[in-house]
This record gives sequence, C-alpha cells and structure tokens, in this order.
Amino acid sequence: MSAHDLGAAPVDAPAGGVPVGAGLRVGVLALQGDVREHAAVLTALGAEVVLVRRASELDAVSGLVLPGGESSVMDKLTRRFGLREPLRERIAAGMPVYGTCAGLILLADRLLDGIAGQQTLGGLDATVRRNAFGAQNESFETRLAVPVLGAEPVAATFIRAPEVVEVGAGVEVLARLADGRIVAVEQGPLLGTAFHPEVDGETRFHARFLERVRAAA
Ligand SMILES: NC(=O)CC[C@H](N)C(=O)O
Repeated sequence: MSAHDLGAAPVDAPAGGVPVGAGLRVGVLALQGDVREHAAVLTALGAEVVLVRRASELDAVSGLVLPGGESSVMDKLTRRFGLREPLRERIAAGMPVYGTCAGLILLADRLLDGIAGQQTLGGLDATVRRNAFGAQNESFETRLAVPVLGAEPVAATFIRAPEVVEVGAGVEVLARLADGRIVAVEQGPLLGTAFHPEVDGETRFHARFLERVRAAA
C-alpha cells in the first residue's frame, strides 16, 4: 500500500465524531526512512503533521514519531543536523514519542549489534538487538495479540526488525511473538514497536500515541 493510499483511506472517527488527533500538531523525524507512511496515518487520524529536520521544527510539535529506516544512518544524521541534543532534551522533558523499528532502536537506552560507534537517543529503559531476525526471516508478517489495543489482533510487518531483549521495571510489554520475543513496549509517554503498523493500515498504535500527546499537552 502506498502512502497516498494510506492518506486516502477513510479512518473511522471515534464515538462523538472528533478524530483522535484533532487540534494536535505532531512531528515525524524526516531525515531518512518511511516518513510519508507515518505522516499519512497521523493525518488520517486528524493531526497536523510537521516533518522535522531541524530544531526549530522540533520546537513546534508536541509529540514525535521516529520512523523505520536505518538506525545507524538516522543516528549520524541527527548529529549532522544538530538534532541529537534537542531530541534528547525533549525526550527527557516527557515529550510523547512513538518509535517503529529503527525508531525503536533510537529510543532504546541500550543497543546490541549496532554498527561501530552507533549511538541511540535513549529514554526507553530497554535493551534492543538490531537486525534480530536472521536472514531467512528478514521480513515477515504475522498477527499479534496486543491486549491494550483491544481484542482484534494487529497485522504486524517486520522488516530487518529489532527485538527487545530486556526491559527495566518501568517498561510495560505490550506484545510478544509466539516464541516469547518482546516486540512492542511502552514506558509512560514512550511507545515502541519492532514492526511497522503504518504499512498495514493499522492505526491503533498511532491513535494511542496521539492520546498520549493530548494527555501531555
Ligand atoms: N525496518 C527497519 O526500520 C529496519 C531497521 C534497521 N535494520 C536498523 O538497524 O535500523
């Protein structure tokens, strides 16, 4: 499904008719990765979306999505664009953030199997292993139970995905694969998934992120 299709897809407004993102201005870190897909989902949920490439754009948003892509490249680009420290400050100050795949890697306090010198932004008290699924399983789709999102399972696409190998006491595990591996977590305003709901028309994680943004505002 293309970003255009996602943007055009009707999304049911919640009871009462007001979209979950109405009146909220949120960002998508737009240095690299699947920026358009996230922007389309957030727009469909009623939010105003800012593509964040510089600190002044970060200042203008009250929540941020870290997209999928390549975490080592995003790490380098956040430093080159002078975004690393502003991002760390906003995360430390409690800004709601949703990271998918490479974005989850960026959020994690501890990283295994990064490239030499690779850093994360941190904030999420978790250890994440990059490219955790071997060559035969580099990309796969599955349906996942995510009880906090309701009874309907989540369609989850994994693309050279990380896994969460350890979490601190303050982190809630939202979903595991059948083999027990942790693939969705939440710690206060920080939400992370190893997979890509934005490519499957799955909007519930983004809606949950937007609810956090509204609560923090
Ligand atoms: N789909 C993805 O975001 C892949 C993540 C990528 N393997 C990384 O290390 O950042």
